[in-house]
Amino acid sequence: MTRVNHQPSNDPHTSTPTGAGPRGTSHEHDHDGPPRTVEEHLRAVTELIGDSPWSRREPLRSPLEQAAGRVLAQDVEAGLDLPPFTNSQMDGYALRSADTAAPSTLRGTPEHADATVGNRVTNSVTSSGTFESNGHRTTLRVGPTVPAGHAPQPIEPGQAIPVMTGAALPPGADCVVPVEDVLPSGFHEPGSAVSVPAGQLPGRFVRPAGDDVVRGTRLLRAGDRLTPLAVGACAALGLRDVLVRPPLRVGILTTGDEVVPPGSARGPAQIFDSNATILRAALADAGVEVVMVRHVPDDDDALRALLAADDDTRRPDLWVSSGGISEGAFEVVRRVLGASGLAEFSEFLHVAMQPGGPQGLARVNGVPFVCFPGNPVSTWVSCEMFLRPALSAVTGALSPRPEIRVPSADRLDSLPERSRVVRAHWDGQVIRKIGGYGSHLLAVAAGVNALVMLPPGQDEVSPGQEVTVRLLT
Ligand SMILES: Nc1nc2c(c(=O)[nH]1)N[C@H]1C(S)=C(S)[C@@H](COP(=O)(O)OP(=O)(O)OC[C@H]3O[C@@H](n4cnc5c(N)ncnc54)[C@H](O)[C@@H]3O)O[C@H]1N2
Ligand code: MOO
Repeated sequence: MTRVNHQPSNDPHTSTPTGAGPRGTSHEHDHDGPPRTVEEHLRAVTELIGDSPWSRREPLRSPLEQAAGRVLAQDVEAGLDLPPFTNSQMDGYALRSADTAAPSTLRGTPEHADATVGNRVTNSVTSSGTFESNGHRTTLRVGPTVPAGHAPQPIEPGQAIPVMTGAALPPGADCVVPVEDVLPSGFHEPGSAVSVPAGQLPGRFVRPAGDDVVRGTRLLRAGDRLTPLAVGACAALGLRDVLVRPPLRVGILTTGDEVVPPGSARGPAQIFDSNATILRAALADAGVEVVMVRHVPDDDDALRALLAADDDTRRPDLWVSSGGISEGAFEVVRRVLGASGLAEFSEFLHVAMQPGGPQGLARVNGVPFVCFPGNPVSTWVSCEMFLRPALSAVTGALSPRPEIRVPSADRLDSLPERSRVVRAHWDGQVIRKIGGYGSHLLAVAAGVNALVMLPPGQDEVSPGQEVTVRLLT
């Protein structure tokens, strides 16, 4: 059916987000003309979202425990060395490597050295010196233990100081011998004799101050996404909070007289709303905040009222809608945004993609609208193909999905003039198509974790032929 109430607007501020394209000059663009490519539409969505109220909002100070996944709005400089002090990498004995050097440089004489423990040769403590070496092992006297977290005394010549992993190295000690290499094994009382393999090298099993990062180094930059290790590094530097970009606030809008909330009374010609849940879930890890989820029936006034009620403090930075954009008689989104003069900009068009062909973009009161088609799989595929990549480019709060090239287990039907995005499952070895191509086939596709991208015009894919797969997990 031909849609009603579609008139060009007289708004003088009309512009497109791209400022170009096959339909780049009029206020509302029609379906006529060649469809837009996937890449062209992604550019248009990215440009539209790039100019949202979010881009003008002030950074927030976020406690570290809530900052993972956010994007830094400041550089982070190391205010101290990490590690802050030289410490032991092993549970063992800290010592002076020079004390285990060649016998000629040591006090004591190698001929006393004849005790054998297991297949190791050890030495004994002499009456005159504190240690001696036979060239294989050196005997030292145990000093006071340094637990992690306790400041040590300087080491004395000939001493072996029990240290635990992470304990500060006693000043003067320059290496650590793991407890497994010490005889007799274990940690011993101060004054006991222990032997260690001779010829220890300075720095062995020692983590010097500043080994990880030196004070004054710029560790993170504004725009970096805070990974678990990034917030961990901030914690290691003693920071309690960081300045982050606020999350982009998203409003989700579903449409249609036939759509009712799950759990409510459903009329005989009605369906439960799946798209609100799909969109919310698809954006859960996208670094955005879903601030409202609304539904309007196929009633222009209901949508106008929703937008009018949309006050400054609560309004989203971006609306994402499903349904009401194609060729029917009651396309509420298209009518209100496309033709009523309410929007500063709008375009409703076809992208050469299946599913997700019909698409719309608009801006109302400075807030971008990304309008997806109503079929559940079309909405979801549109989110994967356009919204998530655009958010990734604009906010930096989510990473692009990885793509791999692998052989398809199944025959796949490509389309002559459109990209086809095929629901699939990747088990780490094999990519398999799931369900049919129809965009209403949601339930059978519940296990989908990958999308096969078939470019337009490619021949049918035979089993074993390589395809491009976007991984979603
Ligand atoms: N004459 C034409 N008809 C259609 C065309 C076309 O080019 N010419 N395109 C078809 C394609 S492709 C799609 S996709 C849909 C897109 O239509 P709309 O975006 O206008 O979406 P609706 O008509 O409102 O709904 C389509 C379909 O999806 C169901 N739906 C809608 N919202 C939800 C929801 N929240 N949860 C679950 N299901 C929902 C709705 O009941 C319809 O079955 O248009 C084709 N038609
Ligand atoms: O292209 Mo419509 O978006 O699924 O079937």
